[in-house]
Amino acid sequence: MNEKIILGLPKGSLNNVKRGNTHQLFVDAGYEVKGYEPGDESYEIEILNDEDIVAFLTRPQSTPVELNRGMVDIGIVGEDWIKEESVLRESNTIKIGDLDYGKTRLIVAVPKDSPYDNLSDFFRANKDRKTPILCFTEYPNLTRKFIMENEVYQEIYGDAVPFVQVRGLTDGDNEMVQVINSDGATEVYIAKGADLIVDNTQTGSSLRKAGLKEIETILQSSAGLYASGDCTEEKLDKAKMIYEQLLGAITAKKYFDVKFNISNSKIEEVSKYLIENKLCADEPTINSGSDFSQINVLIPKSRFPEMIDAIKKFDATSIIRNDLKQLVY
Ligand SMILES: Nc1ncnc2c1ncn2[C@@H]1O[C@H](COP(=O)(O)OP(=O)(O)OP(=O)(O)O)[C@@H](O)[C@H]1O
Ligand SMILES: O=P(O)(O)OC[C@H]1O[C@H](OP(=O)(O)OP(=O)(O)O)[C@H](O)[C@@H]1O
Repeated sequence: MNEKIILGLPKGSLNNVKRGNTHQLFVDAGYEVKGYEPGDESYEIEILNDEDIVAFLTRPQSTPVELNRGMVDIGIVGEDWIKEESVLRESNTIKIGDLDYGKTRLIVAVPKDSPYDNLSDFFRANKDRKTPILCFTEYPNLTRKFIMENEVYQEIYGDAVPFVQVRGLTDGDNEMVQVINSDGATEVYIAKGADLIVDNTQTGSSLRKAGLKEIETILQSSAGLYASGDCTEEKLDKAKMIYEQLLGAITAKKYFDVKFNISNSKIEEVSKYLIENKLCADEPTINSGSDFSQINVLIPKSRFPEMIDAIKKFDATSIIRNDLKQLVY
């Protein structure tokens, strides 16, 4: 490449062994990565076997800003943060592709014994109160937009813009509905007197621990590879190659590579069975021998027990199951 591509790798939940292990994804995709082990990340990360990539640590909250400004060329970030950054300003980012992990939902939550089942019920029940409604969130732009789109909010407050506070900075004119920036541990604000929170949820465990229930889903999110709109064609081509490599590792995890031996007299029958039951991609690969042949198929992991059962009925022997490292279509 003429110029190196600058990659932003996420710190936090998207590089956590129990959540979204981006480090492991790069390793599985065949990259030799140094300085990006979860919990022990360096600011500059080395990708030893691809000299075209320069990698830096980024916070998902600010990755979209860095992409919009062309400070990094590409980055892995949750779609929730891309959307939060583009509520008020047009985004200068291009989605290269989804990576199918870091899956969360951005939700509105209230105490679990509240009588409200949705945000409309909440606004209706609180319309005559004299003190401001307080909502804490790490996503003030998406939250304010969602509130303003609510029909009951519009009936009560018209097009007044909820007051928003991000540390010292404030905006908006409707002081009766306030959206206040949180920097984490958002669930706890309800116990401290907030009426609503907007936070992301994965297993729901944090909400349960805080005694909260969801009343609305604002959006669903997963991690993806994004590029800056400032990237040259050469960098975009490189970004697509990196994405293919990562996606190959993600897709591979969903399949087993299975081999088994079968008598030549049963080959046709077995092949037909595998194709009809979609237990292979297009057709099985067959390595023919004089009396027996070896059949090789890739099957979704969830269908492996069913397959064993079926091929045993055809007297299959020497069944071998391997994990796949990379599957690129
Ligand atoms: N429990 C989770 N499992 C998978 N992905 C998550 C989880 N929590 C958050 N994410 C995703 O990780 C990205 C960053 O999340 P968030 O803004 O909550 O910060 P964080 O990485 O958890 O860091 P912090 O430690 O500052 O809270 C978001 O795109 C979010 O959707
Ligand atoms: O539904 P769950 O599986 O409980 O996951 C969701 C929680 O994970 C993240 O928080 P994190 O632990 O990163 O801390 P934070 O609240 O300070 O962001 C997120 O902000 C939620 O609070």
